[in-house]
Amino acid sequence: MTLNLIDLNSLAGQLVVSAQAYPGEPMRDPRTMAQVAASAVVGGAAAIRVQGIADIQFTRAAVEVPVIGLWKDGHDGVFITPTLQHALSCASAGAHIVAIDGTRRPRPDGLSLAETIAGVHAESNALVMADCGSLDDAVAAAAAGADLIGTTLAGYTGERPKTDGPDLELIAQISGASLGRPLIAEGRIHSPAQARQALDAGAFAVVVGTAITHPASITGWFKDALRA
Ligand SMILES: CC(=O)N[C@H](C=O)[C@@H](O)[C@H](O)[C@H](O)COP(=O)(O)O
Repeated sequence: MTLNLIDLNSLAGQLVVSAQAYPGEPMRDPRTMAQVAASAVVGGAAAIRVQGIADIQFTRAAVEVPVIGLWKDGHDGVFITPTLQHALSCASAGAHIVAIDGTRRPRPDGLSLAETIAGVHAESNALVMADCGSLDDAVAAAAAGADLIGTTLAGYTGERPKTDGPDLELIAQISGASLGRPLIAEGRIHSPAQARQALDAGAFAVVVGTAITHPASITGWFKDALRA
């Protein structure tokens, strides 16, 4: 068991930066992601979110702030840290917080969300962030023992529309439900103004990924804007 204890209060009102490169992309290298993560910390990120065991290990070595780790396996259905074994691997790699699929969908290992979270708590010191796609997910995840609730999967599970920017309505709904867990706004926060709106809608902290750490997407946004 590793000592991975963090103070969640350090994240209150703060920016978390997600550094992820996708399979086949030029930046898909744990050293690169750790350097991107360290650069984000220089800019003020209070925590980092990274994908993959090696990325978690390299990022832990590169930054002093808390690391949210996940393991994406596939890209359909339940793919964000889908099983307890994936979650425990993230914790062993050094994740202070393990982000897992926090939806109500069946999980590939047949465990319930509550059993998965209990397994992480029993076998590691990591906290669990439940990546949710709806208010019903968030309510269920809180009841299942999640330490943090994320809106990560809003717009990706069919329960919510895929809004252009953050799903502020969902953030307000979950915040209003007073679930007693820090609410992390994540997903399509593409500008500082939207990050502010997410906090104002009731989020405890805000995760920004693509708009800070994915040059291919950002370049595409600019290129599109130049089209006649
Ligand atoms: C749905 C899904 O697979 N989300 C992933 C979760 O880790 C990442 O691909 C996102 O980049 C991350 O959630 C941050 O969101 P955005 O990049 O929109 O700021």
